[in-house]
Amino acid sequence: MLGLDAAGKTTILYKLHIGEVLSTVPTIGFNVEKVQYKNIYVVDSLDRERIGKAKQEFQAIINDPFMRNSVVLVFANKQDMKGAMTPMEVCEGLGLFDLKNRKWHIQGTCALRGDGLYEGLDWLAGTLKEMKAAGYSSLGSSSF
Ligand SMILES: Nc1nc2c(ncn2[C@@H]2O[C@H](COP(=O)(O)OP(=O)(O)OP(=O)(O)O)[C@@H](O)[C@H]2O)c(=O)[nH]1
Ligand SMILES: [Mg+2]
Repeated sequence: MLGLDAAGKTTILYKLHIGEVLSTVPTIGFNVEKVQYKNIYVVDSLDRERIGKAKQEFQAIINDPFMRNSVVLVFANKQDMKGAMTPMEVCEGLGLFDLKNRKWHIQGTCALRGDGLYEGLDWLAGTLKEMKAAGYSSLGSSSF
C-alpha cells in the first residue's frame, strides 16, 4: 500500500486489522505500509494542491518493470470531507484514464469510518482471482 504522507494508509490498516481507529503518528521514511493485499494506492482527496505530486509518484510506481501487468486499486480517501475531490476527479488527477492494458479500479473511501474499504478489496481479490484463472502468472510486484 502506497501513497503520499497523510493520505490515510495507517488509518486504513488500523481499520482493517482491528476495526477501530487509534490516533496515528506520521510514518517516517518510506510511505509504505505492508498489507496482505497488494497494489493499493491511497490518495488524500482533500489535498488538491498535491494531486500532481501524487500523480508523479503513482505513475513512477506503475511504470516500474515489477509492476507490469499488475492490477491497481486506488482509494480516493477522505470522502467524508467537504471540498474533497470526487473519485472521478482523483481519477483524472492521477491519469488513470491513460492507463493501457491494465485493470484498475477507483474506490471512494472514508478510512475513519471504514466506508468503501471492503468494496475496494473485494474488487481486488475478485480481479486477481480472475486473472489467475485466465493464466496470468505475473500479478504484479511482490514488494508491495
Ligand atoms: N476526515 C478524514 N480523515 C482521515 C481519513 N483517513 C485518514 N484521516 C486522517 O488523516 C491523517 C493522516 O492519516 P494517516 O493514516 O496517518 O496517513 P498515512 O498515509 O499513514 O500518512 P504517513 O504515515 O505520513 O505516510 C490522520 O489525522 C487521520 O486521522 C478519512 O477518511 N477522513
Ligand atoms: Mg502512516
